[in-house]
Amino acid sequence: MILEAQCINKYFLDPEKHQVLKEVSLSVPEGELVSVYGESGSGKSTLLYILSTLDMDFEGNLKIHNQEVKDLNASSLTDFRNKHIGFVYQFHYLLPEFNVLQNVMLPAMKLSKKNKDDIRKDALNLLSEVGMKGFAKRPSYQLSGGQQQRVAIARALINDPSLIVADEPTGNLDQKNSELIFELLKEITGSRNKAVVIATHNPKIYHNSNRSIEMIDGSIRL
Ligand SMILES: Nc1ncnc2c1ncn2[C@@H]1O[C@H](COP(=O)(O)OP(=O)(O)OP(=O)(O)O)[C@@H](O)[C@H]1O
Repeated sequence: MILEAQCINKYFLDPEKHQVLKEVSLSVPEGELVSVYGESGSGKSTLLYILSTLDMDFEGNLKIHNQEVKDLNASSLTDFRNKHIGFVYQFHYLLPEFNVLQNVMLPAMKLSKKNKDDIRKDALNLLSEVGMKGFAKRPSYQLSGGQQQRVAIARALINDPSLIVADEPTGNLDQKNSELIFELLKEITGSRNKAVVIATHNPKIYHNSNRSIEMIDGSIRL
């Protein structure tokens, strides 16, 4: 199992203490794409933030790649996250001052002991896999939304993480591009054997995932 979340509870204190996740448990093996859907405010983003170890202030257990993340100190957690978790967001957050290839290379430059030539080779292979190799030298801001999201997916894969977490990855795209991006994520889940969790409002996505989970008021609908 790549992801094992058990009995996650999350409270926010503002404006007063309120519980936004209630006993949420979710396991995702390699090669499975799970989508999480549900009404606005039901807790999807809060859950994904926790699953991607960006919010460690929760009750319950979270194991990723067989590591209990609460056992890691702050600096090992950062290394662990860079190595094992890839992120795709609604807004791609590519850096406009860098070209496409540099954007994909960046997370590997931060982390790895690999040399720059190998990282460049990996990045070009990924760009080719997402259909963007011809754009490697272009500044990222010159790309369309769908193209930028393809590059963001290549960037999420550069450190070969076992888990990909995607919060509304198609939220900013038209129907056609949404489908293309989803198909790409699905293809990668299978061909690269990743565990993928997507939060989405798009029925086409949650009906075509390997599994879909509905959140209602902070709980998973059973
Ligand atoms: N920083 C915060 N402080 C207090 N309450 C918060 C905070 N972040 C989120 N919440 C509350 O937690 C609940 C869940 O929010 P969350 O963003 O996870 O929902 P969501 O299902 O992702 O919604 P959407 O589909 O609109 O993105 C909401 O009631 C929200 O108001």
